[in-house]
Amino acid sequence: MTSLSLKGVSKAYGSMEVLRDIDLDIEQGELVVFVGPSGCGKSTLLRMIAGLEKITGGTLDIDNVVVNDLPPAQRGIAMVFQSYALYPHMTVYDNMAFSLKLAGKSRQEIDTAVRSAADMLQLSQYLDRLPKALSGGQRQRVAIGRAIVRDPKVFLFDEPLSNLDAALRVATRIEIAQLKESMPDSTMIYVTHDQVEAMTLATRIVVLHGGGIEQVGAPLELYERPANTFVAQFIGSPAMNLIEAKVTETGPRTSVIMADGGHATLPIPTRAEDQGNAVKLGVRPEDLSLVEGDDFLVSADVEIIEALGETTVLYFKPKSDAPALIAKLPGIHQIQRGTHLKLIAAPEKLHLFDENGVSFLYRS
Ligand SMILES: Nc1ncnc2c1ncn2[C@@H]1O[C@H](COP(=O)(O)OP(=O)(O)OP(=O)(O)O)[C@@H](O)[C@H]1O
Repeated sequence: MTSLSLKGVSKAYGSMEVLRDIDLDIEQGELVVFVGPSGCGKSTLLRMIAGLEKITGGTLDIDNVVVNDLPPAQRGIAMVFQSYALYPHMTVYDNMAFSLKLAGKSRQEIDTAVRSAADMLQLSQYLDRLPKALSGGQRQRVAIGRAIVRDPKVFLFDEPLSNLDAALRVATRIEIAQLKESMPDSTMIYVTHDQVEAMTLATRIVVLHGGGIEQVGAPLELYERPANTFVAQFIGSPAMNLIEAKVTETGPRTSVIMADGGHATLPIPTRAEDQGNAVKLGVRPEDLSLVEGDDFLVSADVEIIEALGETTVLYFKPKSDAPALIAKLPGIHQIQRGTHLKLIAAPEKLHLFDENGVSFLYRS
């Protein structure tokens, strides 16, 4: 059963179009994460689903009912904000009970719902405290508890961890993953700037950019098979290297050469008419390794070395106006600045994009 469906959804503020023609189906039980550069409309899309922003075009269905004109309270949705938005003068218990009291639930029903959510979120010992006597992570758990007691069809999270420090972020991220596991039928939509949150929590990631969807897929699908250069460089850190190349052989396997004599044959099909065309070869920094001899993919002079112990990140001097090449090697390497190095990658780890930035794997 489809839990939530966006069809041709768009949003304009006056003459400024922020989102256009968004089509997306979210199944019950999914945890879908929206990512994209700042200002791409992630929060706006979430707020439209919540009913806090008017939808200016298209339809939003929840359980096959169009809810465009339903007020937030009638959509069966609960939203958790970055700012927690707790009532400062109410105890944890009353914060969590508030919406149920408004809905006219009995004292017994409210008590059962609040205590069960508090138990799930390890908040039972804090029920009599005011929010100011809690840590940031505990406050965010209260905000999540307040959503849980309402037993919503869909949970919306707008960057819920971004006010927490690094250690608490990790701990709370793991708690959210456990919470999702304990509520397998609940549907969650989550906005974040954080790649690790997106990769670890999502059943599917939606990459938004320029008012539209670039790609939707499972985290590792986006990492291993990005549909275009935008997704290729947005997912993964450091970003995927894109190297100017020319097709020298087409067919089920494609051969390319680079300006410095580097070359590769990769298991990605191209057509006869691609012969001689300019393409972009994609390779992730972590897929590059050092090599000697003439059989190399790229070669360049090392400009900056970041020795992190666990890995060594090499930044190479860019050639003319090409973007800098980055390699991430496991372990410790004694390399001097200015050294000329040759690098290689396994053919199945390479990506190939046409002149418009579209992956050859997704060409129609
Ligand atoms: N009330 C508003 N009036 C006019 N423009 C708005 C309004 N709210 C948002 N915008 C614009 O809509 C665009 C999308 O904003 P939104 O907050 O959804 O982006 P975002 O992807 O969530 O960004 P961030 O990652 O920085 O939070 C931005 O260009 C923003 O300036």
